[in-house]
Amino acid sequence: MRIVVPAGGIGGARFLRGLKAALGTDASTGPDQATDHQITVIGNTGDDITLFGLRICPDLDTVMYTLGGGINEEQGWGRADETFTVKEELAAYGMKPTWFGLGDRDTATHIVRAQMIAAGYPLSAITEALCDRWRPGVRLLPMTDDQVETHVVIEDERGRRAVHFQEWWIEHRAALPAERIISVGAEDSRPAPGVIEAVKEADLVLLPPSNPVVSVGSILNVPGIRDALVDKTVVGVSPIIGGAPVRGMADACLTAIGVETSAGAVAAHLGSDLLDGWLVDEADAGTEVEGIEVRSRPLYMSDPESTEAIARAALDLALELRGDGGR
Ligand SMILES: O=c1nc2n(C[C@H](O)[C@H](O)[C@H](O)CO)c3cc(O)ccc3cc-2c(=O)[nH]1
Repeated sequence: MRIVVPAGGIGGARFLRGLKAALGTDASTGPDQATDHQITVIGNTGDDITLFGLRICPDLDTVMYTLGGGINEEQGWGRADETFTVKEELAAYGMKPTWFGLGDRDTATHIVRAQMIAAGYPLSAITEALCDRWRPGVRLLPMTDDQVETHVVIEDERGRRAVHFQEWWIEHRAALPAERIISVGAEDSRPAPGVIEAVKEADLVLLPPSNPVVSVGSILNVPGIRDALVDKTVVGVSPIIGGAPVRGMADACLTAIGVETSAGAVAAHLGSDLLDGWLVDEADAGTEVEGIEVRSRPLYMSDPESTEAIARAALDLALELRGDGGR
């Protein structure tokens, strides 16, 4: 079965780990492992940032590290067994910013990426090369090879200005109200090679509980991707439980775009032309959204078993809505 998963960082990566388990085999696309399942991830690159001459791709790296076994499990981002000597030395030189948690092991990934960018490789080729090491067991495609960055318009004592999403997210903890969230460059961007084809060939599409604005939303902002997805059976998993985000600060993002922080409002925002099915937590049982089949079940991805069960439920709902309950 060919499954496409547009994904952000932490929530998306954990859901993908559960999906691989639910499929029962290591859904590897590697030639060495014949399998009848193939997962293609369309990774969000709107969080990407250039710092100290390095191009950092948080959501691609989080998926790659999580599925490849190198993630810092408690944090959900960055490498396990990390040290921060480079970060400390940069600060000693007075380099800014100091708020970004640049780890030494993680820096090697960014150096490889920066070197390949300098040699003219597109982000999709670079991501494939990095995945040769990590073997995530999915095909990881950036949403685009073009530069698209999420910037946030805020107003504080320094006046009204746009800051990079990472500054708003990490330095300000999204506490400063975002007047606008913009995918800078999205209108001129094109889907990365293989993205549209993967969607067209997919048997079904699953939307993990990623941030609906800055992760899933950014992917949908790349012209052509949303149009391709609406033709497929799409089932999403709500990132909001009982009126609050499961993790992160999706509520601050939803408020910025005038969407209520509720499982139903997020589904309605994503649209009934895009979503065929929507899983909500039991706390939100009874949620109804026009044109979308809503089902409730426990949605906390608290351990591998519960995460696998959530992925299994999303898969089963998609197969049901496709009209072939079979495998
Ligand atoms: O809250 C933080 N998130 C950090 N993140 C997470 C990141 O800001 C967010 O996870 C995504 O951009 C949003 O999903 C990092 C991710 C990376 O891949 C590399 C470094 C960081 C550093 C931080 C950090 O210092 N603080």
